[in-house]
Amino acid sequence: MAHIVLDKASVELAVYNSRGRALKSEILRRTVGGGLQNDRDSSIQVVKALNEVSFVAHNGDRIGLVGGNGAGKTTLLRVLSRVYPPTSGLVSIDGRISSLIDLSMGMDGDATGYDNIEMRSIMLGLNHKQAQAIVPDVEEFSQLGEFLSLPIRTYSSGMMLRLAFAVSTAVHPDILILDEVIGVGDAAFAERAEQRLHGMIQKASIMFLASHDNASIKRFCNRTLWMKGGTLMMDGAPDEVLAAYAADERV
Ligand SMILES: Nc1ncnc2c1ncn2[C@@H]1O[C@H](COP(=O)(O)OP(=O)(O)OP(=O)(O)O)[C@@H](O)[C@H]1O
Repeated sequence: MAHIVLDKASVELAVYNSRGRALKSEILRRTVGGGLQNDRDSSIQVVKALNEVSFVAHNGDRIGLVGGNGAGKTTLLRVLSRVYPPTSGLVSIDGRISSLIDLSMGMDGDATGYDNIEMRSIMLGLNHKQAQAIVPDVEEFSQLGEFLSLPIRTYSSGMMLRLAFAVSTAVHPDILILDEVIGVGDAAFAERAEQRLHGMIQKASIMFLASHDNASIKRFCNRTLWMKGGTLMMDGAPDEVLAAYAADERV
């Protein structure tokens, strides 16, 4: 059973404005010593990437996230993945989460494929025994053979993705978090990856999918959230929400 509650959850991220980072400002600062330190500090700006977002998600919800670039979709997925804590408001999540955003987080280039299976599994919330138990599945699915005994810095980017994807999809989460329906590797592997992902989507109690592709939203989701400027604009059936979002885009 999975359950998620967000109550006025906000995330503020610090950024430097271009004036503060300009070469001219940097040279000035060095020339006048620390005199411009305050000016430099005041160049720190805060982006409200998520602005008092509230919703409840229950078992069976397949939630699409739509919105333009910078709308806050990835930030919301990171909050749901417990990567970002909210800076204000409440986030309560019951259930095991598997997030396919930031796929290779927790992987180390100098460690072997086998060691990385263990490290990534532990990041995904498995214990040592559970991590060992998924090894045969990852071996079979990734088809990396002898390469699993080598440091992963020797892998091509496609091989890295195969490994990261195989591990991340070997666990069966209550809550599945996806950023676009990812295509992984060559055509044959991409087809197997898609099948595996569909199986995972069906088994998960709650699924979130951020996508710019309306067809994916309509195919996989039974509920859609439209984000704009960090604010949740609408929460409802995919067709209605996509229509409202499209109408807003035309204005
Ligand atoms: N690490 C960061 N540091 C500072 N600001 C950030 C960071 N990540 C995102 N932002 C800002 O937060 C806001 C929301 O970004 P977010 O990545 O969540 O949008 P998005 O809806 O996923 O966009 P896209 O569809 O382009 O991926 C944007 O204004 C962005 O510039």
